[in-house]
Amino acid sequence: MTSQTIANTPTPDQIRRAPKVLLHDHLDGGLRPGTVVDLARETGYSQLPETDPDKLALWFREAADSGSLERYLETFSHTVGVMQTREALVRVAAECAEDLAEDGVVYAEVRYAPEQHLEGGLTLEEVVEAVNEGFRLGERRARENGHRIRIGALLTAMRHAARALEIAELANRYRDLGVVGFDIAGAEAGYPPTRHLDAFEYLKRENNHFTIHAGEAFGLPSIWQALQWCGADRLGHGVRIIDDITVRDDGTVQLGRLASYVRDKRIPLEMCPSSNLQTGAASSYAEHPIGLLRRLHFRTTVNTDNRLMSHTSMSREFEQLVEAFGYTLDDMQWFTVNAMKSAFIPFDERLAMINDVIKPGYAELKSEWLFRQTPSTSGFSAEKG
Ligand SMILES: O=c1[nH]cnc2c1ncn2[C@H]1C[C@H](O)[C@@H](CO)O1
Ligand SMILES: [Zn+2]
Repeated sequence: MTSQTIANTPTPDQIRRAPKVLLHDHLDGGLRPGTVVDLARETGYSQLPETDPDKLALWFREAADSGSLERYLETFSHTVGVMQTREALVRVAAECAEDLAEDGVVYAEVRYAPEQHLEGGLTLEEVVEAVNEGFRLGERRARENGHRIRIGALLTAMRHAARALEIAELANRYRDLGVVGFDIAGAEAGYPPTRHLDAFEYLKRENNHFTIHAGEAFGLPSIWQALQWCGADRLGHGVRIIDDITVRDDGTVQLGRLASYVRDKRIPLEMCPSSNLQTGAASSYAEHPIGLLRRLHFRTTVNTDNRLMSHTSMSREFEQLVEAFGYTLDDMQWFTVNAMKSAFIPFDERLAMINDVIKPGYAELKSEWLFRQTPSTSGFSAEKG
């Protein structure tokens, strides 16, 4: 192995320091375990399965490791349960920004469903404003600790419910005020994206942006509807696009019409490997479709989905991929630039992030091997006599 290849395989420390961009992260899936315990005590939530933070962290991870999206989603009743006051939302959002910044994330779009945070009497607007306040606070605290991060919120509507148009209107109202787009989430089977067509058509008329969870627990029809009926800008997960790709014994690859469309139109895929392992959408990191999709130059991105339930971070997702596929800093940069190109903030800002933050960050890391320590020779001649 030459020093160049050694230098190109990122160490865990380099992975953490590398600038990263996160497009798919749920606010209610990323709480610190200790915060869940604190908030339950403060808000009188009595349903927690464990009150010791370490045990609770383990409980979330194991309960989410069920092989089914529906059972995975049941664990959110506890995080959503403690996020029903303004103070709780500010704290969770601030800590989210701080944790992501600490992990080397420079830009993130974090999503949550405002309709799930009304049980304590907050209005939809108050929920959005509390979360925005928390993100701004977390960005400031991160800066004080030497990290720069920018966060945009995505407002999610739950696909089993019937408030999508209302939430889309909310997203539009808070556009340019911290909310950068819209999403639908929740159980996929039985709740096709077209159920919420009115919301998507409204957003298109408003020239607004949205992503749709599709092709995670349900296959190609869900992806097809999300793109061709609803007009999604990006796909949340989208892993099942692999069902429209044939790899022949001789290694040649054939794309079906839908997979071709996704690749040709550069539709961003928000891939979340660890989450997919837990919900049964993939069986191992090494077999995760991200390997093939990256090779075929789909616009693939790497994401966390739910850091608490998957006990993960952006760095951990990349560590797993480096181990499974031998990815280098160049691969990491490729995924990161893909993600930044696919963000919902204005083009000039995305370009500046790529040119002024991401590329210089990777150039710095890639140059480190040039300054490695030459072994000391002091005492060398004396030893030789
Ligand atoms: O991976 C997911 N697929 C579908 N829905 C999800 C996923 N992760 C989280 N959610 C749901 C549960 C949350 O309460 C909601 C809003 O963040 O989104
Ligand atoms: Zn998700």
